Amino acid sequence: MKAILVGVEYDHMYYDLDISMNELRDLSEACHIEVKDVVIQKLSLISPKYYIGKGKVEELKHMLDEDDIVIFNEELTPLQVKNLTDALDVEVTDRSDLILRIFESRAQTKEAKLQVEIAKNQYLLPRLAGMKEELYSQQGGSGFRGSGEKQIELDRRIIHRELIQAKRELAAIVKQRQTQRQLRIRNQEKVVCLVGYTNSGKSSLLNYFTDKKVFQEDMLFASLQTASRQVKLKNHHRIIMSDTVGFINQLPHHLVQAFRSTLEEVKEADLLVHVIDSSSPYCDLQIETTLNVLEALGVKDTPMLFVYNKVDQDRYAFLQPKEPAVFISVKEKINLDLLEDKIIELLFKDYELIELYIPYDKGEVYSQVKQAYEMIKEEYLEDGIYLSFYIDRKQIHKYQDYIYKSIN
Ligand SMILES: Nc1nc2c(ncn2[C@@H]2O[C@H](COP(=O)(O)OP(=O)(O)OP(=O)(O)O)[C@@H](O)[C@H]2O)c(=O)[nH]1
Ligand SMILES: [Mg+2]
Repeated sequence: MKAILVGVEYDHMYYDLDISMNELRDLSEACHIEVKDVVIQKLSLISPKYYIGKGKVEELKHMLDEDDIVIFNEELTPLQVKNLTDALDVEVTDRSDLILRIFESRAQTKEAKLQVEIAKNQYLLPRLAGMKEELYSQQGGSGFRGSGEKQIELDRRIIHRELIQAKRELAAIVKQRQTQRQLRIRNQEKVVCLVGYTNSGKSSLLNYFTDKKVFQEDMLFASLQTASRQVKLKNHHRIIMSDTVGFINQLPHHLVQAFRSTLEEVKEADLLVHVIDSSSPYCDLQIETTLNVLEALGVKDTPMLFVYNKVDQDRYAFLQPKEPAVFISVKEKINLDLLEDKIIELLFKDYELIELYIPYDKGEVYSQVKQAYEMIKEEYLEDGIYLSFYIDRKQIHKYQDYIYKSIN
């Protein structure tokens, strides 16, 4: 199977076509589809009927072999899929579908699998009517072969039922995560989320901070599940650091919706560490895309640190960095210490060192403190325990009665 990629340059488009077509090629390759040609058309408006102009459809038809596939750079409407499939008589698909396929092949946890299934079925449902039978079964249809409208209606109902079921299962998992999160909030743990474009180095950075490694790889969408790790920083500061799914331009709407729950974490973070591939020629656009997806998720006002990664590639000199920024290389371990300082500065600026003296009969206070904070010093004295640790100034009043008064 070989692919012809099709893109349209139209008035007022919101992305750069060249960049986007290159990315479509990467996405195809990630799906193990070889690209044999790229077709670009300039139009003032997208055609509602065929996406491209009628003449271009004819031209395309002549370029096709029997088992080729045509991949459009934007999500086609169900009507366009149907018309194009009828006219071209080969498999017709789009960017969203490729992204969904990649997500599907990468999903490992139950949660990620459910999320992808939901997104895929929502994408598939309105497009059923336009699909050719064999294509539909390839895409993991209901398994019932047959043709005609009756069959499609039947399949539609099955998919619909599956969707409801998957959403229910997902909701249960999400609820469980929420409970865990609330526990953390009660424990006062600060949460840092690594966000950014796919392949920017988020997982690599998390792996630098922890021994419990996550998957990192030079490919699009290596990580689909949020991985959270407890990380100890300098000065006994303890945080939770979470790696998240990478973003890409024109991320399918259904996918963003389905991954909302995974990304809830991002909404509740105390700090977003925005990891950027400074070696990419499209660096600025990737930053914009990430910021736009975050906005679509309802994330605003969360402090953000811009981390320009891969400076070992020496492309960063041309950048106009956003502030506050740190330039690092995870691979060559450049400026990682500085990054850690910056994270501490942003997260713990309201923290100060306190010393407590908790009498032995106040065991509950002692265990509360021990659970919530990382101790710098702990000493067993005659009538009680001496503790020193960093704490948010706003929380000090809770322990006012136990402030350690030195004898001198
Ligand atoms: N040259 C260079 N490569 C790096 C650096 N940091 C990470 N990489 C490489 O970039 C690729 C992507 O790294 P990941 O950590 O998997 O990226 P990610 O942001 O988690 O990607 P997704 O999970 O797809 O969103 C890997 O091949 C890394 O080895 C760096 O500082 N310099
Ligand atoms: Mg990753």
